[in-house]
Amino acid sequence: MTAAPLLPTLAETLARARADLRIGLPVAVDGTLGAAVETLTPARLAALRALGPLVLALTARRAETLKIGPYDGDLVRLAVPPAADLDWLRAMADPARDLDRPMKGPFSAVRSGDATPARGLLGLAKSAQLLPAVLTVASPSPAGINQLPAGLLIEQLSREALLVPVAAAGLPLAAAPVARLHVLRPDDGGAEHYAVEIGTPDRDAPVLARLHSACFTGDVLGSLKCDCGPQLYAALAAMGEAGAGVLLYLNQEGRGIGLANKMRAYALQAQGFDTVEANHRLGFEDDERDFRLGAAMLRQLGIGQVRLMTNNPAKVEMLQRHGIAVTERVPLITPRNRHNTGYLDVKAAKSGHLL
Ligand SMILES: Nc1nc2c(ncn2[C@@H]2O[C@H](COP(=O)(O)OP(=O)(O)OP(=O)(O)O)[C@@H](O)[C@H]2O)c(=O)[nH]1
Ligand SMILES: [Zn+2]
Repeated sequence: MTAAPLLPTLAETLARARADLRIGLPVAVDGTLGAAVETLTPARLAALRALGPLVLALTARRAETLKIGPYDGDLVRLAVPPAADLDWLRAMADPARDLDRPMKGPFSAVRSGDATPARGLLGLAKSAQLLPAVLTVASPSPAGINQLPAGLLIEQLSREALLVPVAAAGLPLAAAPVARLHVLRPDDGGAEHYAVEIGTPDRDAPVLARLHSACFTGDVLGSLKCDCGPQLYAALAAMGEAGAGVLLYLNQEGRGIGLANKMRAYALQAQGFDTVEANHRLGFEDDERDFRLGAAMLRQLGIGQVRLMTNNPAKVEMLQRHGIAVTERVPLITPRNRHNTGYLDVKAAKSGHLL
């Protein structure tokens, strides 16, 4: 009898490693130990420092804000000064205090050696919805630390998750008395996603569909800062009126950066940065969502052609690229107010939304 089938696969190790970073544990990637700055404790910082010279990995987006050249393309590796403490690391990672405590160089970039482990660790931090800033040290891995090969880690991070239907049940809605909620679970340990099927859509004709990214603030609290809540209810109402449709509720809060980071972005917006600039200052791209999920969910539901309710041409293009025919784009315009008008203008100007 071999224990191999009981041992974690690469995908399972990655899911564990994501949890490790979130609770403050380091993970080992090809001889580099890395811990997320956001969850680092003083004790772990001291333990990592004892292993060798510390290097801080940041994304090129964060480096841009700190006025550091992106020596490794999409990332930078910086030598951590011997006197730097947790407060210094946090200020490098988190833009909250950029304005009242600007981080000034000169920073000393590390240009030798392979940046691939740092790249894998930053990808892992993003996928754990942590600030993309990782403290690293080249060292053999102590026992008990999760180990991942860099190349395979990066490949695995961009792999499309397989969605498994878990449960479904009828769910009468105010907007549509005949509806059904399906829960789908990805095989990568990530968040579950939901499909709301309204009526019984005719699979032989284009189905009225909406890909909705989770927005706790807009969908649940009725925030006036974005258009998500009104879009959600308008889409359900349109499907209820038409008697059929499907709304995919994708758990990609804050365009994939998670609610904590979205609130960090909102705090930056209160300082005067727009929605795109705020994401960049945090070290993220404008949009970190993976829309392949939407195409996979539609396929699971037996839907191959849709009339897509969206103002975002990127969603149309992504679905088409992943095998779903979008026969029509149905605009989903909701009222403006004084809190969301700037946000909507920036979406139109910078993200190509047709508003
Ligand atoms: N990072 C970030 N995410 C935001 C912000 N405002 C709203 N969101 C998120 O953006 C997502 C909604 O995406 P939108 O860009 O509004 O719309 P879209 O889904 O791309 O396009 P439509 O189909 O036209 O609605 C949700 O996940 C929200 O949580 C913000 O200021 N910053
Ligand atoms: Zn929103």
